[in-house]
Amino acid sequence: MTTTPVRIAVPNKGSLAGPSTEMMREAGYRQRGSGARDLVLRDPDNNVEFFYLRPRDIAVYVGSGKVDVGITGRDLLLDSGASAHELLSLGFGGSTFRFAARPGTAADVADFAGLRVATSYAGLLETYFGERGVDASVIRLDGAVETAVQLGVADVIADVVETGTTLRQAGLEIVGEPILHSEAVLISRGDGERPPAVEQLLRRLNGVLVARGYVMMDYDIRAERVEEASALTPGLESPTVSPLHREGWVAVRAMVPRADAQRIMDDLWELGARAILVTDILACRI
Ligand SMILES: Nc1ncnc2c1ncn2[C@@H]1O[C@H](COP(=O)(O)OP(=O)(O)OP(=O)(O)O)[C@@H](O)[C@H]1O
Ligand SMILES: O=P(O)(O)OC[C@H]1O[C@H](OP(=O)(O)OP(=O)(O)O)[C@H](O)[C@@H]1O
Ligand SMILES: [Mg+2]
Repeated sequence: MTTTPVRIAVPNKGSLAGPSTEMMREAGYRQRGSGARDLVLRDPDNNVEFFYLRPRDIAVYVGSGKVDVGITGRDLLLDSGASAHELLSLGFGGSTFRFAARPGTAADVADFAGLRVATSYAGLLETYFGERGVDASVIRLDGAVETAVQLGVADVIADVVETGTTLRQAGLEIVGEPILHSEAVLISRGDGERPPAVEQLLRRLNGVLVARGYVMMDYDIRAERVEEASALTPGLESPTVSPLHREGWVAVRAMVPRADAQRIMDDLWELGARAILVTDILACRI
């Protein structure tokens, strides 16, 4: 039985576009080639259809129910006010959303009363000010908002900060705490039962996240130290322990977080483990 293809929206431009396509490809889906400008791409083998859209618009399409799921930034989702919610954090496109101003303008959001705040995330900012009762005016701009202060259109800006280079170059400094920590997220509309192709997408993307975040670790150790070693490498369920031909020794295999691999190898070595090997996980279903 053939069912209607599931519609997936992927950013067509900007910071999230490349990593999103790369992640979908790693999850085994067909994607447009680099430089290709297709706006729609069918992947009949997986019963899905990809729509390449502006990340800012993706929440609107998903919220309308015309597209089943999509990738966008958490900040863009909140800014849109669309009735869509996060299904999965995707581990790329990380940024903070922050206020900045010339030194001496304001020490904190509480000092913003009567000031003009420029942003291309007006929805997000109006909600933020509304919730805190801040009486500042929001100036809606499309981009390059850092320049608004220099040109006298605004006193403060609220914008995406990744490295902080753009702010510094514009002679601005951060004011107050981050408004939001953002990253790329998979979003959908309903809470109801999900179509099988969406469940499959979620399993595959989770698999990619685990393959990126974990490595496989193998080592040999004397049997009497295996409990201590297992405490260092508990794996997801529990480590695999196999007998070795050499009496009194066992081989252990477990997944460990990629970021901790070197420290764990040092600790295992101290315990007497030898032949410690680390290998990449190409793909997985957990
Ligand atoms: N350095 C960055 N600059 C802008 N957005 C970033 C950055 N790093 C991550 N992001 C995220 O990317 C999303 C914005 O993507 P969008 O395509 O709208 O803008 P962009 O990457 O600035 O591209 P452009 O301005 O060229 O259209 C947001 O979710 C934002 O948090
Ligand atoms: O902290 P940084 O590493 O400097 O990155 C953040 C800057 O990058 C983005 O600008 P972009 O180049 O997308 O231009 P835009 O403002 O016109 O969207 C964003 O709007 C900030 O200006
Ligand atoms: Mg931008």
